[in-house]
Amino acid sequence: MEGAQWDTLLPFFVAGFVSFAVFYLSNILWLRPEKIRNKLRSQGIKGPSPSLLYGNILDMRRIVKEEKETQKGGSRHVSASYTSALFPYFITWRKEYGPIFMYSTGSIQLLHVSHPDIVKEISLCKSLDLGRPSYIQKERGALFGRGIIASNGAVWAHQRKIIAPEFFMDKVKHMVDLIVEATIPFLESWESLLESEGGTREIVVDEDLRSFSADVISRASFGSSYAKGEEIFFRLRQLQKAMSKSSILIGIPGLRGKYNERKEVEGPSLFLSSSFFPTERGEGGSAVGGPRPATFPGRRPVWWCRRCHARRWPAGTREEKAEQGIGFSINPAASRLHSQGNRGQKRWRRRRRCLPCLRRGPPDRIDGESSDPSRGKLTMVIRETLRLYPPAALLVREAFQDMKLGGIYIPKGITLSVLISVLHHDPEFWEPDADEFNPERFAHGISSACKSAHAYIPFGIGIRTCAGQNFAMLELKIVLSLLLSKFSFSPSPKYIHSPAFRLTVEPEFGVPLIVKKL
Ligand code: HEM
Repeated sequence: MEGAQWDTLLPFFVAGFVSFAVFYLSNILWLRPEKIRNKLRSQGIKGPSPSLLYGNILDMRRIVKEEKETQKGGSRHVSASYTSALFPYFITWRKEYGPIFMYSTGSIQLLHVSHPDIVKEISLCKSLDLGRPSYIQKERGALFGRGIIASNGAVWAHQRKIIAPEFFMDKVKHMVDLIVEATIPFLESWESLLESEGGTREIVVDEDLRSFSADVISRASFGSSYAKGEEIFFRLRQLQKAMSKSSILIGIPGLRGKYNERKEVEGPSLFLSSSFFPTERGEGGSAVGGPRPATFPGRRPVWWCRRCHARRWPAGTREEKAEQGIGFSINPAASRLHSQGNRGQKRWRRRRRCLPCLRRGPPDRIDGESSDPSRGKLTMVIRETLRLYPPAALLVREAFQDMKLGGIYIPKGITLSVLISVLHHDPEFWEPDADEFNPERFAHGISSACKSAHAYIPFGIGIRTCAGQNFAMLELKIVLSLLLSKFSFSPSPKYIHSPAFRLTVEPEFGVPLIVKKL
């Protein structure tokens, strides 16, 4: 009898399960993304039509294939931008839909926003509701784990609070010896290699530079040389290679990891309490970052952040503001300290934080260009290299709540994507020679090289900006200066210019150089 009842109920169970599965999948793959798309369409934002399972992935593949065939037909030339080779679909869609358009990869709905105005809005947004997309943790969890790069919310804030101060300039300055110590064995290995070959030989430099970089990180983090942590770095590299092969990003929203939660950070002990952030107009009413405000034309920025180069514009005097009908407001904490005279003002300067990168401490004053940290020739060369070939190609942020950015209503669940190289080459913000290697453009700093501070972002933006940028710049300067003092370099005829996207952009076939001992 029991068996007969079971036989009767089974078809109902199966039908229930099947209809639940159909509803669940159609919700994930179509209904939810379509709801987001409709919200964007209603604001006049367009984009290529997606297919049910793959979104626009098939279009992307087709455009990449077409681009490769066009390149095969024409003569091979070294382009100063990797955008057309690696992301030709963005170029096609930008031409068709403008700088802001939507597209999708499977169930992930993205909004391409490679425009300095939106980039500025993202960099000013301090909310934890805008964070790293959940698909990064799901698909690259093996590489990033629960670390600072992939996590969000309170978990991220806690890690950033611990890690970021270790890379502030004051700390990084003391790491010079450590970097030099790592450079010496590297130089010696090349010297002995060259000696055995009569002073000149071809070296494929990639692996050696990678090992050097791993050695520096090893010494800085564990106090021991790379040899001891070799296995870890080897495995990380293997993981990076394996992950870069899976280019299709089909994320299943709703399966967000527990370390990706979006808890608001509470209490003064955590990093992101609102008091850390000046208002958009800044303390004392001055505007922070971004282009010169229209309100007081002709003024020079009064300071810029030593770390992220955000600029603060003069607020205008009380009289000027009164003339223009702007209410004069001052941050009460600043006002209290200012009323204590010079000592109070000094304390205030030490205390305040740069809004985009959270660096605490006095910013660089702009007196003429004398405090411009980009004056060094080596810095100019590094900046220009990072402009032409930014290693991190895309900046991505997911909106965990509905929000408004730069006049656009951003629905919850959408991923914003900024293609850095597009901004770095935009003729609207750079001189006409934007596609050429010209370090001199940075002779007077980033502010003079490009018309918008948010058109140069190799280290990212806002509260998620690269925590290790001071360290990276220092390491590059030290290793380059030591290498150039010992060797001369010229490109090998075997070099094939073929940038490849392997989570970061790197030369597909390595960089063979003819190295000569000086
Ligand atoms: C030239 C070298 C480097 C470049 C171009 C670079 C670039 C970037 C970019 C674009 C981001 C994402 C920022 C965003 O989403 O807005 C990032 C994040 C990050 N970088 Fe770097 N980076 C470099 C070297 C380093 C080094 C040497 C370290 C550490 C020693 C480091 C540590 C980090 C960390 C911890 C984050 C995550 C920050 C967060 O999510 O809060 N980076 N980097």
